[in-house]
Amino acid sequence: MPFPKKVLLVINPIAGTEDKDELIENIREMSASRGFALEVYKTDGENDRKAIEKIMDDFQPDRVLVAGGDGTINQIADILRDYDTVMGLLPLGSANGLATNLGLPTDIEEGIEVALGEHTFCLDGLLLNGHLGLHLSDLGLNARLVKNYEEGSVRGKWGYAKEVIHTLSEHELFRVRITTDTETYETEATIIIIGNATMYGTGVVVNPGGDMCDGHFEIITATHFDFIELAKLLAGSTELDPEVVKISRATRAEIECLDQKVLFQVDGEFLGSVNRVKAQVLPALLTIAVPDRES
Ligand SMILES: Nc1ncnc2c1ncn2[C@@H]1O[C@H](COP(=O)(O)OP(=O)(O)OP(=O)(O)O)[C@@H](O)[C@H]1O
Repeated sequence: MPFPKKVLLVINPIAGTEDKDELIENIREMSASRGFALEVYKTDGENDRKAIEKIMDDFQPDRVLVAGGDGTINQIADILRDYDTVMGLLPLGSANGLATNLGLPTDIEEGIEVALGEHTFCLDGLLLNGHLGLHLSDLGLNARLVKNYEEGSVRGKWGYAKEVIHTLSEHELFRVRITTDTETYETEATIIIIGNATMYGTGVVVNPGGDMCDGHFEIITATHFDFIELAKLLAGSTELDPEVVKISRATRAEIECLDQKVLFQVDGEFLGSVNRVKAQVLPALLTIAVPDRES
């Protein structure tokens, strides 16, 4: 992939705690020294789709840098799926699941180099009840944690630890029927993960066979409930025990909740309670700038 000639920087001004003006200034300086044309768009959370589509059509950038959290990255990815361009990610804020899975640098200067670099990776998307998912979505336990953390008053590490305990105290098992392109089965579950990627933003691996560019996703069903193991899993200090999970591979699937509605989240965004999830892979949906795997 050649180095970019026209770059659009989309930046969420409220994401993370980093100095956004400094980030924009750094990229402006690089644009002057490396000779690429630059446009900057700051999201407003309301009219972004229309505004970005207009810039894409008029300016036709060959690279779009997205600076924000997972929420921003998913929203912009949903627009860029209709364009032939490369996405460079500049993760801001706390746990960035997609960036962790792609092995992107946490240092912002190194991150800019990678986002503007020549190495790229094709990324499958997942369509989940009409929402675009890029890395890990789930029903049950972790979705409850996402909900509790969003509703909780304490931010950061301590707020997260508090909500892990709260979540486990509320936790319950649920029954589902899972139909994929190759099998149908019914089971009781504590959490069902729909995985394109391998790990959560905390770094905990829940889908060891996940490959974000293989045209498939995995459904990981954990049936066993062990308080300590689940606390460690949610806190990101252990991996999912292969003894207590079933993993099936699919290109499309339907998960029906048989006795109650179940909480659902996509890439860290809580989407409420659902009776069913319809999932479908969207193969090679996006091209993302990544570090050189050889170095
Ligand atoms: N200028 C703005 N003012 C207020 N809200 C905005 C603005 N720009 C974008 N947003 C909103 O910010 C949200 C996305 O924020 P962000 O990128 O931090 O995602 P996130 O879900 O918080 O990510 P993470 O979970 O990784 O922290 C979206 O809901 C979007 O509508």
